[in-house]
Amino acid sequence: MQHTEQASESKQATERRRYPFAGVPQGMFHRIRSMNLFDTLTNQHHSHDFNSARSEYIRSRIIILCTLFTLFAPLWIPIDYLIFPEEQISIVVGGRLLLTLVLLGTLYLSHKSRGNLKLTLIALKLLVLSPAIFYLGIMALVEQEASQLIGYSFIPFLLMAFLSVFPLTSMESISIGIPLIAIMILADWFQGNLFTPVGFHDLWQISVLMIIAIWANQSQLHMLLRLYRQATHDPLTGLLNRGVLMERLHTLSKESQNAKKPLPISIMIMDLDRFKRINDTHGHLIGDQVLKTFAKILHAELRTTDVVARYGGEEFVVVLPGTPKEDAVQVAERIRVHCEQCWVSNLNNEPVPFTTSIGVGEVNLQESIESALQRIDNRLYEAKNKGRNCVVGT
Ligand SMILES: Nc1nc2c(ncn2[C@@H]2O[C@H](COP(=O)(O)OP(=O)(O)OP(=O)(O)O)[C@@H](O)[C@H]2O)c(=O)[nH]1
Repeated sequence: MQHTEQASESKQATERRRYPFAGVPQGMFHRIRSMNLFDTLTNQHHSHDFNSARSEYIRSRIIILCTLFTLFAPLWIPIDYLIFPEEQISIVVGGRLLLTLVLLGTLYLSHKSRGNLKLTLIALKLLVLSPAIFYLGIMALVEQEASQLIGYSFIPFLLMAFLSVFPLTSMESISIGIPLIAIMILADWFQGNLFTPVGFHDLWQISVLMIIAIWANQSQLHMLLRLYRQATHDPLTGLLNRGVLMERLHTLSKESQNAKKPLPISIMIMDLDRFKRINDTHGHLIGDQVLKTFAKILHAELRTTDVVARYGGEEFVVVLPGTPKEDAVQVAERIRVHCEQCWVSNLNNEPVPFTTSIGVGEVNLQESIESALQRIDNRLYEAKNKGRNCVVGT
């Protein structure tokens, strides 16, 4: 492999491609993305790890609220005896007992849904919508006005307010908030209040509460995303940090060991060549610029399913699940060539080229992740000894 220590020569430098935005989508889409709008709209772009962490956060709140609701649903029965006529009380009490059973089921479901966002969101819908349906049933059955029924007219507003304690995406908030408003409209219709000032007043109040709840959900989700990113990503390059990489590697290796037909897992360990010299010659700011550009090259050359991490200073590790070593060597060679063709500009606007050496290997199912990394790191060491700017896969 060609060694490029003289890469700063002007002829070679002009052949290199300036690389300011590699792999990063530009224009309006990128600007909207960087505002995190998509991240708080749906969970489509959230990682599996983040979904598990968020589901735990939501689950812990469901358990507290559901325990309170489960206790209060039957505890209200004595008050029902005071406000409902005798002929209706058995239906009301029956409804309350049914609601208590559904809430107990919700509590059970939320205990079972550890780390499972889908199940947790089902539990949340049950927690909010089952008391709302109970309220609707009561409004349909009884002749008294909601305002005369102590503790009842309050229910939809209370449920909407409780919604605000969860970190939800806009779509998740809407998928619970809209049915709650629909239930309220139906209840007003049963009460004959739909097109009256009372009905409009109810609709106005619950809509305002829903907007506040969505806002609170978004703020919590945004905060959670930020904290999660800080804990799992390298702030300079935006790549995963070493801790997350090791966790993912162990998970992937376990999955592969348990699979009937294990998929290959390849690993690339990369190190920027003579990086100290770049720092010493052009300063740490330019060194940082090289690290960021290298991260963008990795983004451009790798699949979204690959795990890309900054392992240490100028050392990076990529895990390619489902990729045999021969294919991984080709990917590594592509990355090496891509680096060779790029540069960043120093403060005098002169090109600063950089290259990388790469060790590649496949995880052997019998060995530990640590020894696989050690074996592949030895290949990187070999690449350095061969003169740098090359890939060693055997
Ligand atoms: N700018 C910058 N430099 C860093 C960062 N992290 C580590 N470094 C520097 O990276 C350099 C790594 O140098 P060495 O380990 O000697 O390796 P090298 O100069 O790349 O030489 P070879 O690996 O043998 O090609 C050190 O000077 C570190 O200070 C960082 O976040 N930013």
